[in-house]
Amino acid sequence: MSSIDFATLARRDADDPLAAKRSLFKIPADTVYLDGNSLGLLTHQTAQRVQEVVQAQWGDDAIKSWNLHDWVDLPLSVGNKIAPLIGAEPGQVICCDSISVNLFKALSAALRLQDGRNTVISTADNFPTDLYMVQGLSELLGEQRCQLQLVDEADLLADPQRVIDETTAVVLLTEVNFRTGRRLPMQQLIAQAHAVGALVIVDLAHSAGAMPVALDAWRADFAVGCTYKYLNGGPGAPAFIYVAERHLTQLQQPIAGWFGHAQPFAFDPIYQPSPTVKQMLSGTPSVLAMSAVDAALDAFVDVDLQELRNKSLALSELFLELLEANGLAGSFTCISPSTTAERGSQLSFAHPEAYAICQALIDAKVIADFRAPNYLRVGFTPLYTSYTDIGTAVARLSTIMQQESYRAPRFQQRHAVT
Ligand SMILES: Cc1ncc(COP(=O)(O)O)c(C=O)c1O
Ligand SMILES: Nc1c(O)cccc1C(=O)C[C@H](N)C(=O)O
Repeated sequence: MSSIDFATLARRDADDPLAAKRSLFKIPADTVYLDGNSLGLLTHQTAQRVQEVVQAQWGDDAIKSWNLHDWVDLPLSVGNKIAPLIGAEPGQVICCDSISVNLFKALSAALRLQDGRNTVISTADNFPTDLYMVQGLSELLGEQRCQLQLVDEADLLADPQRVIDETTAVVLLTEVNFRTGRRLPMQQLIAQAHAVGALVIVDLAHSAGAMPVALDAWRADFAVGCTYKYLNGGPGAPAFIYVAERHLTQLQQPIAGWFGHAQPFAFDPIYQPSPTVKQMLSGTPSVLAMSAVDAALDAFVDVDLQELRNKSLALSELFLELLEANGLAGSFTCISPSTTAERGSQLSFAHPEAYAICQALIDAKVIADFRAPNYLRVGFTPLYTSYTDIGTAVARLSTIMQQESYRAPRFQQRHAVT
């Protein structure tokens, strides 16, 4: 038996200013969903909107929809809807492509602005695609123009001035580490990079929609992020890219496509980049997917991001308290920072049987995930995770650990996607 006071948790839910948001989402039956840091849940409005775009727009209005339903403006209108969630004034954010492709564009554009410098600094345990993009660009441009330098996150935090210096062209950092959930002090790191003339690209994959972000105030140069995690845009939903207004006039990105042309429908044989953030577009936007993102973002209307952050941290603190109270804290080594200010919206725990435990949790309808080599990750999405959810998750985990049900052979079997 677990020791969890569900009456107290129900009272916390009743007092939660964000509680009403939960009803906007389709929560899988009897399930505690702690994987919004990988794929956010569907909102009822998104499901309706996709139906409408398919049936009434594509179905009835067909090609007229590009004008009638403003399909052509979706990348910028969705970008402008994301902007306040990441602390950006309008006109600097556009929705398109994937984080990977947007990083390629941002890296190339940033390196062009940095005459004579070629070093791109990133952390060794950044999400791999971020590093692959630098490696790919280095292959294309040659090391004299682009050279990746990997540093340990701990070294960067201990002494940023030693790591970032006058030879650094670009610093590419993910605000919240996907494995550990550690949140970097972006404002301070950006200021330190700027002091030696380096530009900064921020990956907001685990930040946007999970906590306040202040790109303009931080004076970030470029940023990228996805919409399928905390923004609930759907599997493979298009990403976004931010370009600080001060860089727009000299901006040049290499995937120069017709949607980034100053006048796409002039069908000019010579590429003339749009002088706005639209230059970051390449080809035709994915209208169905982007409409889903557009609808999903409505869940954030009237949300105070500081309140969202407070709840995210309260949920993670509750998870830790309940692990402790149920005698589980000793078996799971928390690899996320103990200080809340240094955490994103997830907790990660090392355990030699993390994979099997994660599978047993999923079987018990607690959706968490596993990251190699031996980490169990739980993500908190304040718009739909309740305090009662956390109690239920720990109660189910406690049963799994007491009964050692995770030792069943079926929980050892590895799946392609973890
Ligand atoms: C920090 C980070 N960057 C990038 C990605 C992947 O980006 P995409 O698949 O949109 O290219 C992820 C996760 O999928 C991530 O966690
Ligand atoms: N982007 C993903 C995907 O397309 C399939 C499965 C998982 C993902 C992820 O979100 C991985 C992720 N960025 C992570 O934090 O581990």
